[in-house]
Amino acid sequence: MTSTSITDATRELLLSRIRDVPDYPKPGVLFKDITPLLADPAAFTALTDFLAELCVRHGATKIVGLEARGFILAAPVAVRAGLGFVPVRKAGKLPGATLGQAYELEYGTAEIEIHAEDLSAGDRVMVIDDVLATGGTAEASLELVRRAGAQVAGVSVLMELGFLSGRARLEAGLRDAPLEALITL
Ligand SMILES: O=P(O)(O)OC[C@H]1O[C@H](OP(=O)(O)OP(=O)(O)O)[C@H](O)[C@@H]1O
Ligand SMILES: Nc1ncnc2[nH]cnc12
Repeated sequence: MTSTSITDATRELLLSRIRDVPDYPKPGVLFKDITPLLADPAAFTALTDFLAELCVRHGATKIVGLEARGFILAAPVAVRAGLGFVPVRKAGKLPGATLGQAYELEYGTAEIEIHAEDLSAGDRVMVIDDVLATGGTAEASLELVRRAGAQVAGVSVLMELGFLSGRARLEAGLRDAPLEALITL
């Protein structure tokens, strides 16, 4: 389900600040680089404002950001929305008691972790990331959110790489929660 109502002008602005880098980090991968967008205060503000609005609209009580690029978006969104931020980190980076989940992505395999104590049964979590590619990272994060005892309010990403079918892969994990993608490529 998508219920995004970003304006065409904002979408064009965001799209114009995403740089294509061919063959990075491996041959055959077209890397979508968001650093030009982050360097443009108008684009970065428009993006974080819109994501914060989505979090409120979907009744989120916590924001989960996915390391590393997801942190850059999710932290200002959490502040803007007045909600707590919970990091999902690559394995071995969190000092407390963690839950872990292994997953595959477009160019390798990885494992992510969360501090279980940061979420509770009453929480509704919006997961935020920059890119939905194969959906492996987001799928693993939904597992972690549920294993930590919280509900999923949705997944919001700046861009979805439609040809990698992450949306289909996430369907089961989302159940009826929304997947919001501001840009679909
Ligand atoms: O849908 P998927 O196939 O799982 O891919 C999407 C994920 O891949 C990228 O992260 P990456 O693991 O490259 O880490 P980074 O943010 O630290 O660069 C991106 O930021 C997403 O988190
Ligand atoms: N093609 C891509 N560009 C940027 N980030 C990604 N994460 C997974 N695939 C990606």
